[in-house]
Amino acid sequence: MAPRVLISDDLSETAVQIFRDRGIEVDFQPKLGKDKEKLLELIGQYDGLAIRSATKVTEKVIAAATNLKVIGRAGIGVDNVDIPAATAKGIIVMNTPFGNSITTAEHAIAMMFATARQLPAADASTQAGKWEKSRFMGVEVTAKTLGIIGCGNIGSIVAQRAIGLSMKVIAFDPFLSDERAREMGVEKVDLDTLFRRADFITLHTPLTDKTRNVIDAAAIAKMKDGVRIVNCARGGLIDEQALRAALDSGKVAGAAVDVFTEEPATSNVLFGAPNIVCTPHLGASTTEAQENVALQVAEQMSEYLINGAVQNALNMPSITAEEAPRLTPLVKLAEQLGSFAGQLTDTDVKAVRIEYEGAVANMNTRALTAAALAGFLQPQLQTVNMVSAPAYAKERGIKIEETRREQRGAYESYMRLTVVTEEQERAVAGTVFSDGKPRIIQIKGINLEAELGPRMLYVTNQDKPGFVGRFASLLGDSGVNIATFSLGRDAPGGSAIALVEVDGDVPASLVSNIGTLPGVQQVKPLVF
Ligand SMILES: NC(=O)C1=CN([C@@H]2O[C@H](COP(=O)(O)OP(=O)(O)OC[C@H]3O[C@@H](n4cnc5c(N)ncnc54)[C@H](O)[C@@H]3O)[C@@H](O)[C@H]2O)C=CC1
Ligand SMILES: O=C(O)CCC(=O)C(=O)O
Repeated sequence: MAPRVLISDDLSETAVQIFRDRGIEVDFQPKLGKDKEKLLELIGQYDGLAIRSATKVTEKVIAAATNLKVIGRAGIGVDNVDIPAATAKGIIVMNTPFGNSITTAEHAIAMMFATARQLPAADASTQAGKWEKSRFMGVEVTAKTLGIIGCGNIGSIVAQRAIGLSMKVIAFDPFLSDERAREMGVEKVDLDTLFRRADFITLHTPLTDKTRNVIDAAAIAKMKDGVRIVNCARGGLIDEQALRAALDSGKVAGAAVDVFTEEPATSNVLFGAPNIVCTPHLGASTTEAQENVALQVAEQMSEYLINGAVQNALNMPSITAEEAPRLTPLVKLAEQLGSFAGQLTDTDVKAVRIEYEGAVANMNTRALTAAALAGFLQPQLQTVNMVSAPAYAKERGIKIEETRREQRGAYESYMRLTVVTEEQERAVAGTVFSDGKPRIIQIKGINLEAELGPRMLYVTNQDKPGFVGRFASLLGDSGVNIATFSLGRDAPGGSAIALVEVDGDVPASLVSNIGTLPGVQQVKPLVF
């Protein structure tokens, strides 16, 4: 069945076309995101959800999203998505980190000019027939200092534009390297210096615990008298009450605000303040940006739903479209190794060690480790997948060790997963043959070669003549057909392993009867 996608915000029609061209069924309901009840009612039908900022993907929505595999944000900020809840449910959350950056930077520059020259108020007054020429005395931006808080994608475009306007640009960003600052022609400063020196301040950080209220009354007190402030990033970066007071007192000469603590902002303490310019979260609203983000989100979501390629996900390592086909059999192998080990592990797990050898060591091992962990945890947590598994493992205190060795041994690629418990270490290893099918090639150090089918029987026994005959007879007498039979042992008369694919279910009584055969140590039915 074709995957189904819901677009619940006002995205460009380009997205609809891309989904359809890729054979994905798409429902375009641009106002649905604002109708919380209806969204809850419908979301269970969809594999994908494409949104902008109006749809709030809360824990409740995620709980109701029984089929959802991917949430695509046509834009940058994902603060309207409960990412931990999505991750726990194995849903990928992706965004389009660059599609609207130029547009948003241009809006910040436009807002800077709007406040420098009081354009909206001058426009309203002129159209009201007042011709108040002396009321609207402005300031030049040339030779003024612009302080940028957050110099990432958008902040750096703002910096470039501002330098083009002959401004001096200073920036505070804890992750901005000296080299990058030099390249951009920006002076890196600490936050207090920025407050002290800037004539204009513009914000371009995400909203986090560290950036919330980064501009509050105390920060404003450190600023130059007559400073102008622009916020085209997120509401919550500025303490709106404090800004209102500073605009009223004249300490801040003007502010231009695109984003608010509560949106839609139909009333706000800043409304009506002197020299305030407000826009309704228009930063990304240009035809070009909306085309870019719609196209990108639809392509990314389609790639994931159809081919398993992961790009720009916030809760999962990327898998490019080129590597997806090469990685798929290795992902399957990793899941099988994990699942094999998971089904044989009952006690508390301290660590899972995954070794990659040969060609696989140069591949996307983060994705493979995530797949192995998903397979490992699935016997206990049915709904876990590659997205949620690393978080679940961490939550359970399971240490993950990953080692890579490029040098190949007998196989082109070799993967070994070892589970470390209080009592023992149990390792299982595998490879992918040239037919693209995964094979188990080693269990607890014993070599064998087995392709895993949907139902398997795993038996460990002491290597003794007669075992295979008795074992096969027991299965035959119970009407259980053997599909494949793989045997391995460490030494003649030593420890032996049988890994057998069977065509039907293995009744519990048969499992106990096998357990009574001479020399048998362990019998375990496994499902894959
Ligand atoms: N108004 C609108 O319509 C739009 C708003 N945005 C918002 O703009 C913001 C920036 O977006 P991008 O530049 O694409 O993000 P980005 O991730 O490229 O850049 C953010 C920068 O903030 C820095 N940062 C993080 N914590 C910081 C702190 N405590 N102090 C100073 N800097 C800090 C990071 O190091 C990074 O360089 C986001 O919040 C995004 O949601 C983005 C697009 C449209
Ligand atoms: O989609 C929009 O209009 C808002 C864009 C935005 O805020 C973002 O991309 O972070």
